Amino acid sequence: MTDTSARLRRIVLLGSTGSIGTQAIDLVQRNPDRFEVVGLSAGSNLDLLAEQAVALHAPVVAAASATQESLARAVAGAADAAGVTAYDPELVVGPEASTTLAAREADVVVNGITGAIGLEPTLAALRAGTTLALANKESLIIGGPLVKALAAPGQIVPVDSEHSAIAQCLRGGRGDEVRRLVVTASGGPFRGRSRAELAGVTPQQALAHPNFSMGRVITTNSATLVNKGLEVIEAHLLFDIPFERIDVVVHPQQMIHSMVEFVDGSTIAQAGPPRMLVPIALGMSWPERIADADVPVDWTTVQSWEFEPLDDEAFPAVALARRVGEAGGTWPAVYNAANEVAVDAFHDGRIGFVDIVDTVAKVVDAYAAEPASRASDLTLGDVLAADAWARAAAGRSIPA
Ligand SMILES: NC(=O)C1=CN([C@@H]2O[C@H](COP(=O)(O)OP(=O)(O)OC[C@H]3O[C@@H](n4cnc5c(N)ncnc54)[C@H](OP(=O)(O)O)[C@@H]3O)[C@@H](O)[C@H]2O)C=CC1
Ligand SMILES: CC(=O)[C@@H](O)[C@H](O)COP(=O)(O)O
Ligand SMILES: [Mn+2]
Repeated sequence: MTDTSARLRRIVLLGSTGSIGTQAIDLVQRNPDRFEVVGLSAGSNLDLLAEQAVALHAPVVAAASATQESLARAVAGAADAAGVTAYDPELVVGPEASTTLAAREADVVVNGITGAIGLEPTLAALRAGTTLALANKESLIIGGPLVKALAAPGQIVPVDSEHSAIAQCLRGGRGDEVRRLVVTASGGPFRGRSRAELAGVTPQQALAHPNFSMGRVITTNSATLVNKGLEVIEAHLLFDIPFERIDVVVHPQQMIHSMVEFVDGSTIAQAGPPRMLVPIALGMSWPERIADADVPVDWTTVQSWEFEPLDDEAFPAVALARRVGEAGGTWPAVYNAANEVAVDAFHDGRIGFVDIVDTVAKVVDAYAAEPASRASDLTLGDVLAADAWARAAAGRSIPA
């Protein structure tokens, strides 16, 4: 694994134009003595990607949905607009662009891509021996044992706020002293509603997360609680704690990002305002902290922090995730892929909100009849096949 003890870390940032990506760039620009961007990638937002590349003088710029010509034009336009003359980066384009970039020499690859397409870049970074600051939880969840087999101890640093919190709490005790992990959940914009009351909610309402400004998929997943289901599987894979010792508690203020309960009855919680700057900064600099990455909790103001149990009847996504997580193999890939299809269908107006998790459940149930569902020595081919099977199955159960 790359030696990350040097103070200046060379960062490859995948998904630079998204919520995680733009916040990572903010941290890089505020800490030029700690971070240097050596590569940027994005999907289709070429104007923003080019603007970022020019501002950071990134030597390699990669885009999935671009040609050499369209990306070169965007970079030239952004350089012109910024009055920059001598900037001629290497351009990498096409569906494999982020995977190619992730394999390049760097200290840390930040994977801020959204969805299952983040898997191959994750594998490439791990194979290259680079520290992986992992926001793209989907790649770990669907790749499961495949990803873990490639990762050296400590090579994956979680960026997801709950898992960053747990990693920070685990500094307070030995692994064999851990009794439970407690993952906090906002409960989403529909917290407190019954299943019947969820029937008519709109995409716009689902995108109104109470605390965080995030991409469309994860925001919708927070509303259905699929995000929390994915995070339970992620916690199991990252920290090797069995599912029955991972709890979810609804904490609407999200000031506590998660907790670890130890065998002596002590619980360590990590607190901070509900923002991603600290988890992203720690992802890029672990185990060191970056001064003033964010502002701390203001303990001088009156505030109330609430905790309540999850309503599994209105929000069955977490229980379903536990089921596929326990089953292992390709099951989590099926859950995730069906969800990605259903989320798109919901935003296209083809299905209602409760149909998202109903579709995932239907596809997961149907997968029991598939021989491939029993795959144990997971290969990339197994995962991609299960992902494709689930997308097709979800597509068949959703009106066109
Ligand atoms: N946002 C947050 O606060 C948190 C996010 N996460 C996780 O981080 C990941 C990113 O989330 P978020 O930033 O919110 O998502 P966004 O939708 O805001 O950003 C997604 C990024 O992925 C890029 N992208 C899309 N397709 C490709 C592709 N084929 N190749 C390369 N890049 C591509 C997009 O590029 P473009 O726009 O140019 O198409 C964009 O830069 C997700 O896995 C999410 O679950 C976890 C915790 C918190
Ligand atoms: C910021 C972050 O890590 C998100 O995954 C966040 O946790 C979403 O919150 P909920 O899924 O609990 O609404
Ligand atoms: Mn999270």
